[in-house]
Amino acid sequence: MATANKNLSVYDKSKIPNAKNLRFGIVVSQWNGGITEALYQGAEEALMDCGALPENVLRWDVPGSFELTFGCKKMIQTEKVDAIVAIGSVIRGETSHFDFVCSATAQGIKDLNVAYDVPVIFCVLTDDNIEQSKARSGGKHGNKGTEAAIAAIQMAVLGK
Ligand SMILES: Nc1c(NC[C@H](O)[C@H](O)[C@H](O)CO)[nH]c(=O)[nH]c1=O
Ligand SMILES: CC(=O)[C@@H](O)COP(=O)(O)O
Repeated sequence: MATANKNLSVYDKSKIPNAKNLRFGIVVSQWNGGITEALYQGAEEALMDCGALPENVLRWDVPGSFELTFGCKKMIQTEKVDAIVAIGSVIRGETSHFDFVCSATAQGIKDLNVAYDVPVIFCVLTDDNIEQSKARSGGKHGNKGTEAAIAAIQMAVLGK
């Protein structure tokens, strides 16, 4: 189902485990900061709405989406977290760099899920233009950060 056919912010709270005893990491890329901050807000609000405590949500920032893999790895190695949300916004430019950044980031986060026992949620928008990014970070299609936070809760419980 394409994003256009669902709202990323909609979830049934009655079907989401309470997050009060869970600890979360959120690693945020600074590229396209207006978008990634909106994604972060969506994720943080959803975690709190589902019972997470403010002191149990740890935020780290990295320069760009390519650095999300390293940042999440270091968080897994040095912090006790039950799940991590990796937040980025990649917007296509003039060259093929977009393809390399998106592929490397997706593969890197996938590799972390294989190598470690901490679920890392892929909250990286890969858009052709800023309008698509805005629509998915609190716009007409909802907020992917919200969706990612719900996935983080579900995967944290599954992983225990
Ligand atoms: N163009 C975008 C980037 N590019 C930067 C890379 O992510 C990386 O920081 C750089 O190549 C140094 O290693 N990053 C994004 O997150 N979004 C973009 O649109
Ligand atoms: C995703 C990118 O790296 C891209 O925004 C960079 O822009 P350009 O391809 O025009 O250098």
